[in-house]
Amino acid sequence: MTDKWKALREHHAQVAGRRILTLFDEDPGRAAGFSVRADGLLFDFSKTNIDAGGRAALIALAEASGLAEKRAAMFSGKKINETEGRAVLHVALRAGEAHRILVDGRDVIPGIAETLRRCGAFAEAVRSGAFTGQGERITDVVNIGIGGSDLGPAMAVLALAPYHDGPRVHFVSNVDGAQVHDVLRGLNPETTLVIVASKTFTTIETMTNADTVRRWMAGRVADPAAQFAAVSTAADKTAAYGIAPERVFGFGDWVGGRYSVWGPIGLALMIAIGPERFGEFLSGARAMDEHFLAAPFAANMPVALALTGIWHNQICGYPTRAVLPYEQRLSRLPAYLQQLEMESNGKSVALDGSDLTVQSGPVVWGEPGTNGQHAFYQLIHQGSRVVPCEFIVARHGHEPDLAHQHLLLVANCLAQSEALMRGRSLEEARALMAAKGPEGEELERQARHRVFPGNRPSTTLAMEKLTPFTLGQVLALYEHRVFVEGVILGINSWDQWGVELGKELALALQPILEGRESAGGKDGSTAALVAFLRG
Ligand SMILES: O=P(O)(O)OC[C@H]1O[C@H](O)[C@H](O)[C@@H](O)[C@@H]1O
Repeated sequence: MTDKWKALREHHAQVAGRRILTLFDEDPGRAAGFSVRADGLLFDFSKTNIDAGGRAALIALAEASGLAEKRAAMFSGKKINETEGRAVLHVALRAGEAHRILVDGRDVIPGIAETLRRCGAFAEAVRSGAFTGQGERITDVVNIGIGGSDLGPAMAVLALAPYHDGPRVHFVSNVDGAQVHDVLRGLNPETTLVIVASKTFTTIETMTNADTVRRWMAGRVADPAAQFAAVSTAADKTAAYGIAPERVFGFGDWVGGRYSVWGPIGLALMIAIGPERFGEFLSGARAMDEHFLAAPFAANMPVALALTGIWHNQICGYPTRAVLPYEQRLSRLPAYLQQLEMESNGKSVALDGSDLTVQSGPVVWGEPGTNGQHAFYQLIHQGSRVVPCEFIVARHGHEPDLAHQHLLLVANCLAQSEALMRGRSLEEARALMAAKGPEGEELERQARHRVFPGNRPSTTLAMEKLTPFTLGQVLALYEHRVFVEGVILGINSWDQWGVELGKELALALQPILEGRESAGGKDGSTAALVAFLRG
């Protein structure tokens, strides 16, 4: 453990248990001092136990980790994904044509621009009815993909529903046939466009679902392949699958699946909202990239979000964090962030192969408010574990005639972070109960159940309105947060070897479940479950 980590731990030991509220008494300017603004976004981390000394120690840790150099290395196309020998260039997908980024001596920007133009033209053709497959105008699009080839576009299509003016868009990800069955029910094969989205074009769930949908289509249309498009890095495999090259949209292996919504994996979103709105989505991300590159660490939003995360997880030892969007249309954001954060930073081996000496990245979970308030907030307020909460809220909704509901939503969001910090003391609970009647021991007993310990940290990310631009900003903010935390932990955020073992074992279990091979050699539990579940 380096001196910087030790310094932070020592600082934490001195301030642990201090009431966050007292920090506001000591520093009336705290709300402004412990928040960061960027292009209309406000990130407030003042309701945490981070003080000026803590922030300085966190920034010193970030500086010592080589963050500035590593950030430059990522943006310039260096192969920072060391276990796979790849560059990490999702930022290139939104950089714009004025840039030049070399990978293996070749500028990747012209290829990206060309693919974006092709995607835009195809999306427009589908939206306008110029693309008809084999006869009629497309009414429905089915995106088949999983993980990064599903969560990004599925989350964003939902988030940007007010801008949705293209055909209906559906998503099939799970190998559970129930999902594809339910999605296809009610769709007309003659007016359905299928996008097979898979970076590798080998993912078993996606290829199985693609086969199922192709069979469904073949029952009704003469040439199903004419209504299939593909998004992949593997042009040979899409061709072998029979998808015509003019409907194949490629990207480089330097875009990780969970970072790929900005390129052709976003095709379903582009068809839903149109290329122009998709361009605004990219502009929002680009604005956050520029902020991340230019702002000093103390005023840098992704750095502030990351350092708050490091403080809560690795220093305070809180093992999870909740993402709580007060925005129903962001209901898939927690799932998206689960992949982004946990697949990137859920690793306990450092880049040099040694064991990490601190905790790996946290468990990320969440649900939109106010729904969560009526479900799991009980534990957040009164459970014995502290859960740092990340609230997300917009000043305006998209429904002017329902502005009173939006106001109630905002009030609830602010009330929760206030309640978490403030809590309710035993004395306050006693006074509350005394007014209701009970006395003596009964009053005491009842009061104890109504105590809120408070002093529970939260952050709030506030925006004007959830638009394509602000969604782009928010997603890029979280991407860079993951990057900064990964650099500080000294891990490779870009691979995902931890998903491989289960895939291999699933393949081996198929013949056993079919009864073609014996379960001998399996552990007793697995063998018994096979016996119960087989055919
Ligand atoms: O896009 P694909 O190659 O089909 O991959 C889909 C997903 O599956 C993998 O198992 C990875 O864990 C994910 O990072 C990836 O997004």
